[in-house]
Amino acid sequence: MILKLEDIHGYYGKSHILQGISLQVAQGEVVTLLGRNGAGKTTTLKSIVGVVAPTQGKVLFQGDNVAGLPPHKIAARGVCLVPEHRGIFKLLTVEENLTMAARKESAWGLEDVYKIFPRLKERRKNGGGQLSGGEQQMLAIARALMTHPKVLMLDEPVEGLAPVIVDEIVAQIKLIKATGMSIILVEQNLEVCTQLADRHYIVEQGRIAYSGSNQEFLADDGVKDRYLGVNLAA
Ligand SMILES: Nc1ncnc2c1ncn2[C@@H]1O[C@H](COP(=O)(O)OP(=O)(O)OP(=O)(O)O)[C@@H](O)[C@H]1O
Repeated sequence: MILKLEDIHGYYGKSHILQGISLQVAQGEVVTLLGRNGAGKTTTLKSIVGVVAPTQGKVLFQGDNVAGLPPHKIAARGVCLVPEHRGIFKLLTVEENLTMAARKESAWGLEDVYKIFPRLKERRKNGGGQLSGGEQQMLAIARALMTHPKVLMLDEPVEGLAPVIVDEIVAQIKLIKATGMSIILVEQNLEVCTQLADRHYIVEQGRIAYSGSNQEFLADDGVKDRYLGVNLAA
């Protein structure tokens, strides 16, 4: 297992948000965190990168407990979160955004990311602020790759995007997966999740309420009703 969470607890002030999250990600695996709004999915990702320091439990990355380390130390080990609001530099060009993020030891160079994101190559001289929402999302993922992650975490990467752009980003995430990247995906779009993932976890009130393989999940309509409040038959 490249990443393993054991009984993680986390608070915002006095609110006990994460109430014992345990999950694991194997090398090269894509797992999702599903669940209703406010269930604790984003907070789980933040607890992995150290932005919300766990008060209890372990975050084992390649066997080392990184819980309690400052975020920059965890990032330097190769755990990378692409946050929901993208955080790209609007006044820098696409290429400047990418080269800024590059690390010397990275296996990912500009041409490697341009191969996955040809639109970014076309727009490399444009400012980050001139990109469409979908292109900004692509740039955020591409920038994360330039940091040489070993685990990539994507928080709602297709939220608010048009279906054709969603398809494009799904295809790009598949290409990234094909390189052997381990990925945790938080996403409300179930179709996207089931196209990409090997396994799913459902988070409910700060706990893991369900886990199963993609096949198990697809075959179990009850689970979607119970935990997600969706009716796939509709
Ligand atoms: N910065 C914060 N300060 C205080 N409470 C917060 C903060 N961020 C989130 N929360 C609360 O923590 C709980 C879990 O939020 P979290 O963002 O992890 O949920 P989520 O499952 O990712 O759902 P969403 O899809 O709505 O982001 C919610 O009740 C939320 O209101």
